[in-house]
Amino acid sequence: MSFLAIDIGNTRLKWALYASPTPGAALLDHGAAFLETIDELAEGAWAKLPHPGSMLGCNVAGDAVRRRVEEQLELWDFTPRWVVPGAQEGGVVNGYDHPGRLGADRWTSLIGAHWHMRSRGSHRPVLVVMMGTAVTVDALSADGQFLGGIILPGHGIMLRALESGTAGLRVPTGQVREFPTNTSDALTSGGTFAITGAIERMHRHLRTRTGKTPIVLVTGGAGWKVAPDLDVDHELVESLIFDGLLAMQSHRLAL
Ligand SMILES: Nc1ncnc2c1ncn2[C@@H]1O[C@H](COP(=O)(O)OP(=O)(O)OP(=O)(O)O)[C@@H](O)[C@H]1O
Ligand SMILES: CC(C)(CO)[C@@H](O)C(=O)NCCC(=O)O
Ligand SMILES: [K+]
Repeated sequence: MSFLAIDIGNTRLKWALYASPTPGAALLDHGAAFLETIDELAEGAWAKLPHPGSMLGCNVAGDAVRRRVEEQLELWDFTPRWVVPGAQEGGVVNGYDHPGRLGADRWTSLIGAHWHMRSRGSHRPVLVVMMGTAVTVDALSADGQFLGGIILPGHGIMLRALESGTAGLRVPTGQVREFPTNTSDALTSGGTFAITGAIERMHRHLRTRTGKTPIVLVTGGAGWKVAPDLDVDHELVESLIFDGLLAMQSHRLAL
């Protein structure tokens, strides 16, 4: 029975169809659409898909976007289901002051990260880095405690904020340099170091808290751009949110 996983971010919707709702299941098809174009999914990319057996999504773009996606999902006859962050799920305990206020994408990626660690038999803490419109850096202990994490603007938002807040910072994209000597390089390097510096700092916090060197898992559309400048060992796991959705769906079916 195939399984449709949907990740609605602030810029794009990403979807993936798996052969079954089991972590590690074969990927049958996948795609992405900017939120401006999601009203065409049923007549476009989804029109040719075989009928999914079930669906689970995570959404941080608000109720209006969720309803637009549900209209597209009327193409099929299952009931759409969406991740609601709670106190615990998939072996992860939610340390947020108000667990329901944690972003569904952060919760899902933490559950995905915990599944990766379990399936590898790893007993190290994990730093989960998501690079989308915003960047999040979340700390997960080896036994599945979400300890907390940070939210910062993505590279694009940082540069747009500088462009709109100043008179003299409207320049083309530059290169990342240790000591930038022109405006383009200074802005590009500044955004990159703000993100990598924040990750390196959270890495230090997590190592101090747990006494173990964390594994760093990086996901999100912009991950590959920032990863080369990151001074801590890390892995790119593009499917982390989908892995979390698969893990959640398989746990739910087992209950
Ligand atoms: N040179 C760069 N270095 C790092 N990040 C960049 C760079 N240029 C753009 N970005 C970031 O990449 C993001 C775009 O990535 P993408 O649209 O794939 O994200 P996404 O994962 O779909 O986002 P969301 O899940 O929030 O919708 C931009 O929001 C911006 O923050
Ligand atoms: C931080 C973002 C925008 C990252 O996509 C999302 O997870 C979100 O809207 N979170 C809600 C607030 C929170 O996580 O504390
Ligand atoms: K996202």
